[in-house]
Amino acid sequence: MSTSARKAALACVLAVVEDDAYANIAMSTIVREAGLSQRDAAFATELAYGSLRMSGFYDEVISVASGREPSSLEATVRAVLWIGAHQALDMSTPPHATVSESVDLAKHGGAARASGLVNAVMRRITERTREEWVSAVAPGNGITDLSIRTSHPEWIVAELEASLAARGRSGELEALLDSHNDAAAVTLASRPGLIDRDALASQSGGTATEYSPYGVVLKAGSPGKVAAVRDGAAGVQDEGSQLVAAALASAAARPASAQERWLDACAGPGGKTALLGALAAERGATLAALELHPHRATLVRDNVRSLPRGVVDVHVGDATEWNGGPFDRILVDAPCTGLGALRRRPEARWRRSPEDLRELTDLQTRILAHSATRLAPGGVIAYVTCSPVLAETREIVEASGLEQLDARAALADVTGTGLEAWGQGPDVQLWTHAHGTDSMYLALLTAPDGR
Ligand SMILES: C[S@@+](CC[C@H](N)C(=O)[O-])C[C@H]1O[C@@H](n2cnc3c(N)ncnc32)[C@H](O)[C@@H]1O
Repeated sequence: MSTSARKAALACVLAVVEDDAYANIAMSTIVREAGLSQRDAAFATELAYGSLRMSGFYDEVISVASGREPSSLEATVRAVLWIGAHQALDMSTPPHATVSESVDLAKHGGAARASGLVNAVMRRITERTREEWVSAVAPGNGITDLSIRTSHPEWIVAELEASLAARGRSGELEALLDSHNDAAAVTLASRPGLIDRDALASQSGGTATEYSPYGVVLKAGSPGKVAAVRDGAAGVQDEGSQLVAAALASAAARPASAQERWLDACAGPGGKTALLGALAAERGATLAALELHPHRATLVRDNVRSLPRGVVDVHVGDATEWNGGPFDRILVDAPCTGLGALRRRPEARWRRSPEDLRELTDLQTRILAHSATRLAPGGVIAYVTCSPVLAETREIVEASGLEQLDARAALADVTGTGLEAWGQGPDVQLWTHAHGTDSMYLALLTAPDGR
């Protein structure tokens, strides 16, 4: 592969670690400015994302191979070594090529003075296979070794372990952690009434998702090249996100009004709003979409631009105090740590902290409590996060005083599966390693006295 692809990967990694950039945004700018071919862009993306994801493991390897603390290395040198380690240990690049390409990258990437060091360290790294390095630096089954070999911060491993245990899935921790290190396929959602799933599959060359009746997994190519995505008849959306939105539409509510009113309380950027809006249109309902940040409300408007007029109404406002309604169905897709979508954001695991969790749980509690005041008698709230962490899922729901409906029944209805496919209930935790979706959480809630 070309030097310019490796330089693009290095620029992306450095943008993330030095400037706090998001990898996907940095990479798309770098690819455009460097004019990379599709093939080189894919290679650069794999190198950069893989290096960022696995940097915890690669740091341990570099530490042994260099005899130095990786954090003491210049950022460019450390990034060149991550990229080299990724080529050698994950992409099966032959040792000789990996060493010379790493030295070349150091020379052309602004770390020429360290090319001797890069050469020596990469020679040592390429003397062992990935399995041999795992045996050397993290062979055990404790949290520390798991965290090193799957490249996750220890606090995240502990949170995921607790959540799996609460769902009777204690033996699945390593499979879950490994699933965050595989790149996610791009999934599209067809919006009912605008395009049906089969038409989207044939137009995009994709295949039907396993569970969602709206989803299509793209096999190759960019979603921007699919006409239905450009037209707003379909959007890029994880299958788990499709399922939780569809479950709310399908939940057994007892609405007072013939024409139901729905609310999406945390709507930006509007992926779920678009699917819910399409389902609302089919059922003669309307959907209010609320978003705190004006720029994200703009994204919601863009996402729903192709839905029939008058169905979705976008508002800028704060879900802890906004007084619209009452509503028969409310989606609270709460701001969360996003630890259920780690496979999509290579840098996210290193950016989050336990302090974020404390702040978010307070906000989640307040949004859910206020949303409950906007609920019509007999109405249903779907409380959703793209995180399986207990503190921001089950514990928020249990503390809310709201009554849980069986979310498994709604998912079974949407997907045509049995209840047992969705765990012990009444809430549902989707898992990346088990369902192939982001690890989304869903609880369906109603006022305790059926108010
Ligand atoms: C998890 S995201 C929602 C994703 C969205 N449902 C989708 O599928 O595209 C949470 C959203 O809530 C918004 N938000 C945060 N605090 C809010 C608040 N107090 N009121 C309303 N929206 C809020 C964030 O800006 C963010 O856009």
